[in-house]
Amino acid sequence: MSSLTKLSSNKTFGGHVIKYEHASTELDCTMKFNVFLPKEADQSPVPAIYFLSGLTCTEDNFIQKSGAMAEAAKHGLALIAPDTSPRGVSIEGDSDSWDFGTGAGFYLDATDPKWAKHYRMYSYVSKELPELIKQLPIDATRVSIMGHSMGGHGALSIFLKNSAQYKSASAFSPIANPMNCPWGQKAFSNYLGDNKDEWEQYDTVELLKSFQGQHNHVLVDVGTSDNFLQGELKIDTLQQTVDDLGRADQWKIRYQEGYDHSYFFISTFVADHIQHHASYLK
Ligand SMILES: N[C@@H](CCC(=O)N[C@@H](CS)C(=O)NCC(=O)O)C(=O)O
Repeated sequence: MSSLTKLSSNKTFGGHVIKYEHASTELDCTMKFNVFLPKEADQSPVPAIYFLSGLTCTEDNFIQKSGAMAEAAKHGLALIAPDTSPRGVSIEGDSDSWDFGTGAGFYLDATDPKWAKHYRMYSYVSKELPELIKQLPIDATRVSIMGHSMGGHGALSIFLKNSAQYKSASAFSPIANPMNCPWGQKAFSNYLGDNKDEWEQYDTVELLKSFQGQHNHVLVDVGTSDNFLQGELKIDTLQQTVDDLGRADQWKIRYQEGYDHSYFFISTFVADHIQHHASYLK
């Protein structure tokens, strides 16, 4: 396991936001992530929530713009905010658009040879980071996962694929059915090729249809004034699938009137999400 290099530490709400850098074996590059450790972590390991960010984000957006630390501190919870793609690697086409390549890893393990060496954000988040954070005062047996947009897709799909690993899941404005929207089709066709069976392995709606396990409640919030609601997020398809499967009592999908896709929306409802996770992590 690689070691963590502390790059910065800032006291906030009685705890600390710490930025770490490390060599990633999954992504074959140097990565950074932020952790909020509440003051309770000085005494004993604390439960944690992963937050997976959306397109164009780094490890900083959520930490700097969501205001989540106030609520996490109240509950004595750690927050773990990773980056959204490998960094510092140069692959032709990785910087041509904001919705693909750098800043847009889509939380999958690429199979196309061009991308497969570095684009392994699924294994990075679900396998490598859980090992790395064992070096921190975090109780690895009590973790949950949440995310926004592309990161909402990541949180829900990783949860459905590894439900025993996470106590709970939630999402803001998730890309719920990436197989059937332009962002997802662009990413999946490039990273995974044209085998739709592989696409289904990373599609929340498809994973939900075949999900056999026991799962706790999932909270999803989306704004009705989100520019991406109709074309990209496909929340209606998720709601329909939830209804068809008779899982409406487990999947709570809330349409928040007038809110958009931004961190102004996330910061308004982030306390609800932290409380949702706290109820399962305590
Ligand atoms: N192309 C636009 C839209 C991208 C966008 O809305 N990204 C969302 C996630 S899908 C985000 O969180 N942006 C960063 C931020 O608001 O801090 C941009 O570059 O800002």
